[in-house]
Amino acid sequence: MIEKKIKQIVRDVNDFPKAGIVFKDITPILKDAVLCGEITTALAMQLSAVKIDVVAGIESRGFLFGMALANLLNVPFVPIRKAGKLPYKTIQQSYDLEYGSATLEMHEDAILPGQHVLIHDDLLATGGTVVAASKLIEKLDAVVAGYSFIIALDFLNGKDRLKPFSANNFALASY
Ligand SMILES: O=P(O)(O)OC[C@H]1O[C@H](OP(=O)(O)OP(=O)(O)O)[C@H](O)[C@@H]1O
Ligand SMILES: Nc1ncnc2[nH]cnc12
Repeated sequence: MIEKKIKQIVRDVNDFPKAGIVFKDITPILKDAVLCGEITTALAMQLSAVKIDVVAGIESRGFLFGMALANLLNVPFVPIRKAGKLPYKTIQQSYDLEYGSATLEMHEDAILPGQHVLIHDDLLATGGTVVAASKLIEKLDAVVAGYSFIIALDFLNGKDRLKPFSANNFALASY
């Protein structure tokens, strides 16, 4: 089962990037080409009933499977980046996460009004990051189609913060 495989391979790193944080390191997944393919397929299968026009992936770890997922679903991919990285005109949203705060940006022409945008990230912790991404999507009058994660840290209750944007929330492995 995919959840078991993910849990076996993801590495816990204590006190990174700050004391008290148990960091879920997904880099061992990336060394396993077969598992990467299985994860991409599993992400797409969870979303089979969801209308998706665009996949938006969040820098940086959300890019890894976000682009692969968009490719498998045959829809465009949009990068949501940390402040100061995108070259064209952007919209911005600041947020807090488990171990700090930051600002996300998206190109103002990245998505069209009314498009259904699936937000992908590697991991859901407090939900601050994907709430900020959701606000960017709604600022452009588009619709949050749902959320897809490889890992969800359920004990941080991030899920509850996503409900006002979309009821579609999928993760392959939960802790
Ligand atoms: O649910 P939250 O509490 O907001 O935390 C989750 C976010 O934190 C991590 O990203 P990080 O900002 O560390 O950046 P990275 O992907 O570039 O490592 C992770 O990839 C998510 O984007
Ligand atoms: N515990 C954690 N491990 C990996 N990425 C994270 N992003 C936020 N919290 C995290």
